[in-house]
Amino acid sequence: MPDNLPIIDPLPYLPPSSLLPQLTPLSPSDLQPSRKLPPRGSMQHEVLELGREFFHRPRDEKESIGLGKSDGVRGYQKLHQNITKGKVDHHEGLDLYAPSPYTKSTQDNDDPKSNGNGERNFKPLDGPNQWPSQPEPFKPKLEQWIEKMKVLGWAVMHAMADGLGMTSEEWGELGGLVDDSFWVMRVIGYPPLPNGADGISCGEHKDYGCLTLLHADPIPSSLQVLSRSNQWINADPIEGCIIVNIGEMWEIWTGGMYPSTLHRVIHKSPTYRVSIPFFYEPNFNARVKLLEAAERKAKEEGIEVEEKDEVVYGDFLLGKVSGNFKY
Ligand SMILES: O=C(O)CCC(=O)C(=O)O
Ligand SMILES: [Fe+2]
Repeated sequence: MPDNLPIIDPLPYLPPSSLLPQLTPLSPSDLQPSRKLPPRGSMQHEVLELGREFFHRPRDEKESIGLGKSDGVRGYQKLHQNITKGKVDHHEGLDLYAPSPYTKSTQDNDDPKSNGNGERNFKPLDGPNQWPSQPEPFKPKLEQWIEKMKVLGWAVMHAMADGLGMTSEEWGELGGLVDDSFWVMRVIGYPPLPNGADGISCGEHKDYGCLTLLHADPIPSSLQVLSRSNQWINADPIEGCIIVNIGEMWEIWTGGMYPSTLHRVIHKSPTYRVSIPFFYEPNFNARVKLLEAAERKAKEEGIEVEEKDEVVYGDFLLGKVSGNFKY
């Protein structure tokens, strides 16, 4: 397996007119890692700029939508509040989730109920999203981005199902586990690591769900992924492309044939970096276990698979998010 990252064209799997009018089409002649910014006025450019503007807002304003004001996972995290494997990360961020899996009505309630003493008032994942009020276009533009990423997530799932040789019935079943995706979108801001620091901006980890669709500033040598031959290689943004990480649910579905990619961020260049990972995840109640199609494919290709324990995605996620932040 070569140590470079494959580039896949999802167009055959996209419903006509869903994505192309607003996203810059792939230009195969220009698929080189680049420092070029997405074209001004494009949606890719706007969402990154809105993220940057938000992170440059006054600290009090950002902290007024801190995680503690909702369910402990939705909202703003200040620098060093995020923890990966027990170590503090060097970034700030804003996390937004699909509507509450318990009571969809609490979602986007502009007046989250307070118990008056500043304590969290919602069980995990049950609170409202906390959208910044400034910059004003932030919410409508990022909501459009979420819709685009949901379409792209579905298309990549479909392409992967075809890649596994699934029958249409099997794809119907798999599709039924992701058709009400309990998605997460993070807008992350990375100040450069302090000079001479031996630090990490975001510690090595696997993403939890199906697929991460990452859009980031075109800054090379920041995001790194561990290749099959155990080398950290750069996953530099390519203009017109979205970086896709495989999450832990695919590792379970394929018995390890499609491993979830370990990745990390070391951001040393002097500019402030914005990234927007969109986590296209299974439905909250989806039961995830080894797929027969993956077993067949592995057998055909002489690959050994290891059946992992079945998980219910929502329970798996709750176990993960509880250790992510320092309050
Ligand atoms: O900022 C990036 O490039 C990656 C962020 C990431 O891996 C994550 O939020 O899970
Ligand atoms: Fe990640």
